[in-house]
Amino acid sequence: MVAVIIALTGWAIFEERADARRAAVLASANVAQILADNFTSSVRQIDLGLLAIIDEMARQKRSARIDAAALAATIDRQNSRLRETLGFRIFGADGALQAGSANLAQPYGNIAQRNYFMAHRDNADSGLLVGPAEFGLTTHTWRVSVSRRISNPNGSFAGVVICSIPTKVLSENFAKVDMGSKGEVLLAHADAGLAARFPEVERSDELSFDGKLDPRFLEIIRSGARIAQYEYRSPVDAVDRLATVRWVEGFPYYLLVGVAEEDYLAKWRRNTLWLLLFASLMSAAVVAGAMNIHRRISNAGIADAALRANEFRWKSALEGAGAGVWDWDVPSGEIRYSAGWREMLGYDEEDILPGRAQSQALIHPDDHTRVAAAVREHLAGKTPRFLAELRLRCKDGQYRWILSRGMIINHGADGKPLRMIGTSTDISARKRDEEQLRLSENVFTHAQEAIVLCDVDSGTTVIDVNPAFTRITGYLREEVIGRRVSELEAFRYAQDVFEATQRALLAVGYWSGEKTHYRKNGDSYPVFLRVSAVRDDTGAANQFVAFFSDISQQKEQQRQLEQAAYCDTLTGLPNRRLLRDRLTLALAGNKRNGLHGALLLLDLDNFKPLNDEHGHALGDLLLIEVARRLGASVREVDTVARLGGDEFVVVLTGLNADAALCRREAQLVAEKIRSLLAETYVLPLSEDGGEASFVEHHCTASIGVTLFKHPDSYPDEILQRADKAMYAAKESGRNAIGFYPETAVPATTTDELAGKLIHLNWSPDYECGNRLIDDQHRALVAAANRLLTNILTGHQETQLAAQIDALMQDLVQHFKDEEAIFTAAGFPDSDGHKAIHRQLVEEAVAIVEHFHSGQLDVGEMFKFLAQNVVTQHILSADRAFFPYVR
Ligand SMILES: Nc1nc2c(ncn2[C@@H]2O[C@H](COP(=O)(O)OP(=O)(O)OP(=O)(O)O)[C@@H](O)[C@H]2O)c(=O)[nH]1
Repeated sequence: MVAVIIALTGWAIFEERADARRAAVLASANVAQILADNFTSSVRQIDLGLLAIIDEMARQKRSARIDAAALAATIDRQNSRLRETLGFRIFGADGALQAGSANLAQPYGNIAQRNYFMAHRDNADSGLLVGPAEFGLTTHTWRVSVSRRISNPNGSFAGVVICSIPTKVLSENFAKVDMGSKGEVLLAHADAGLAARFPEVERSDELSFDGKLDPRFLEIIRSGARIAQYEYRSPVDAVDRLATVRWVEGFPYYLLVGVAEEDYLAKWRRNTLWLLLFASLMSAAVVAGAMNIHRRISNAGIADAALRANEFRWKSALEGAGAGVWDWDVPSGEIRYSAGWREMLGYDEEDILPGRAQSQALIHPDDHTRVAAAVREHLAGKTPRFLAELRLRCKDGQYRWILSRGMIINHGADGKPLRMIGTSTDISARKRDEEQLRLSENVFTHAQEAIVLCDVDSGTTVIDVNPAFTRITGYLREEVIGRRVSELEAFRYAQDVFEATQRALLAVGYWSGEKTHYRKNGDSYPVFLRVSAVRDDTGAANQFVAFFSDISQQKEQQRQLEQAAYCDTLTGLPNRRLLRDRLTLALAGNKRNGLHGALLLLDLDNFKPLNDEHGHALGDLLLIEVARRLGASVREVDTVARLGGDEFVVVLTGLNADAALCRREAQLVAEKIRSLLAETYVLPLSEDGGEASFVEHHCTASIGVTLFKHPDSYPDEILQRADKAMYAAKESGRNAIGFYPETAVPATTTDELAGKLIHLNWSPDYECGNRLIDDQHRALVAAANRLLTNILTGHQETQLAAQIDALMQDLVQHFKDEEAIFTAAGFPDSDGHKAIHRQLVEEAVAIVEHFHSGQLDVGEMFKFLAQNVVTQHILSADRAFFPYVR
């Protein structure tokens, strides 16, 4: 039994040692990670300073105005941010010091032979370099230099900008973590050996402590491993330690965190003595109780207590490095948190119960699955340690980003994990910075809007543009950088507009509005431009940032929307709404010029049967053709609108101050329209098997006409009057023109007899200025009126025959005289016009023949005289030679 007690005691002692070692392994790994993160963060901080100085120099170079005071201010501003460094220095292409922080000892040695200087000089893409520890002859300090290349605008080497951290500062930072009485931290450069150590070691000036690195550390560095753990005896102080070696990601540096065996086994050693004493007493006193004692021991009562006491040191060390510690009893699920952990999230001790469910409830719902998977993998032995970035809920309900690392430190006899401990570090600030950087980079790079960054002091020159700028304008980044905005072809702002905008920007800090910009291919396009002034710490606006987007599409959509709101979709003609606006405008015009206008309301006759027989699509084609014919028969200033269905409106403006003359003109146009619409429609049927077939359709219109003049008319009232007149025309048998009675001018007897047919009235507007031509035109119109009236009032045929013959002879004579005049006057289209004359003479001959053979059709005569001769020829085609014969 005694042997059993001894064996169990021995086993408990062995287990406790293993536990203590596991805890030390985890702690050293976590501390190494934290210190590596701290080093990286210090270097990144310095890099921000280097970039700011390079930016300022680039700005000065572009503006060709070197301002030493402004550069010194930038350097000092950066230096005051980073007090623990040796300050920023700028060296020229020859390696000589050019500028530096005010606190630097001067003069400074030439650095042309330093490795990092040559690396920057020989490689334009050298980026950020972190050098090995070097001894500064001027500062008499060992330090690590962080540097970047300075390039000229053409890319050539202009020097370097450097900031150094004394290795002493690095050692002091390591000291902030409680590593126990014999702990060690080493920072080594991959090629050049040890850079800093905690505790610090003496080293003489200019003499590095290369020989003081353990050979295995060097081996790990050379192997390129990211992380390794081993036990070693330090060549510096001959202390046995357990080491974690970790690569400082992104830099040529390695960190070693060594936990002294003396420290992590101290408690174990004391407890071992107690255990041995206790076991001896027990063996001697109560053999029978040995099993019971064993159970207590193996249940990790004493061993666990000892282990926990030992861990206290590591927890303190980790908390000193800014990490909270958690301790998870896997079988029971209980998790205990250190005071530092709770503080990090703002909890008091009593706020968090140790149950697993309560702990899990702190995890952000979106991170649950990911974290649970990482835990499961580690518990299953698939990962060497647990590592996760997750959001935990603070007491105030906000979430903080936490980096959690952990490791199983105790397994049961059956191999199941019993205990896992780990650390949590608050990485919210890092996440925020990353997010902000990512966002601003994303905004710049992926914005759909073009972004232009300009420098104000250098005459508003472009500092940078984003890819959207190139996409929208066609100009490459390098074609615009460094150029003045006022000179860029992409903008072409008028100088006064540009200056006014700039003044507003400086005064108010913001400007927005629509402008026209130009693409590289010369095309113009509308943009919505927003410009903001970017102010520096002193409040001075030294940069402008402009955002603009091509709004052609929006403009087009707006146009289409307006079109949809104001135009008929089938024919593209103004709809009732726009017609009302135009009528209001026409009335306003009447008021100014005192002239009458006329409104013609047309409704197609028997349109429905076409729809019924051939379908709506064909009906649509007819409506489109009607719209086209109407448009062709009026002046540009007149309005043709579609009210809906087969109803159209024509508004004639600025006709005549005299109502009677106005009525004649309206009548003339109405008749022209009536006969034009009555011409045959040839409409294509949908193609069938590649063969297009056509439908011939005859269709007429009934037209209601009303005159209007400000102020006695309103749009709706005018439309109603025309509607009534149109119905009267329909009632009278369709294909007719009806006038609203109030606007009808007292008609002469012949007019009344002539019914709905026109009576052509001569107007001085129709004169070309050539006396002979004008007299002949006037006489022809009068003869045509007389003839039409006589035909309609049933004059005798012999009388009519004489009249027709006389008119035709006059017409032929007139054509001859006119041709002689316009040919002599040099009218360029003499031949074309003579051809029209020939055509009219042929038609005249045919009509005379019809008359003599007793087949005269009144409509045919009317069409020939009123439309073909007077309206289309004398009043329209002849106008082409008017400028030549005046
Ligand atoms: N194809 C087509 N037909 C339309 C459209 N709008 C209305 N219609 C049709 O046009 C016809 C207009 O009716 P009405 O003016 O009474 O027909 P109508 O045969 O011309 O009769 P009257 O005016 O009395 O001579 C109806 O058959 C409507 O269905 C359209 O946009 N396209």
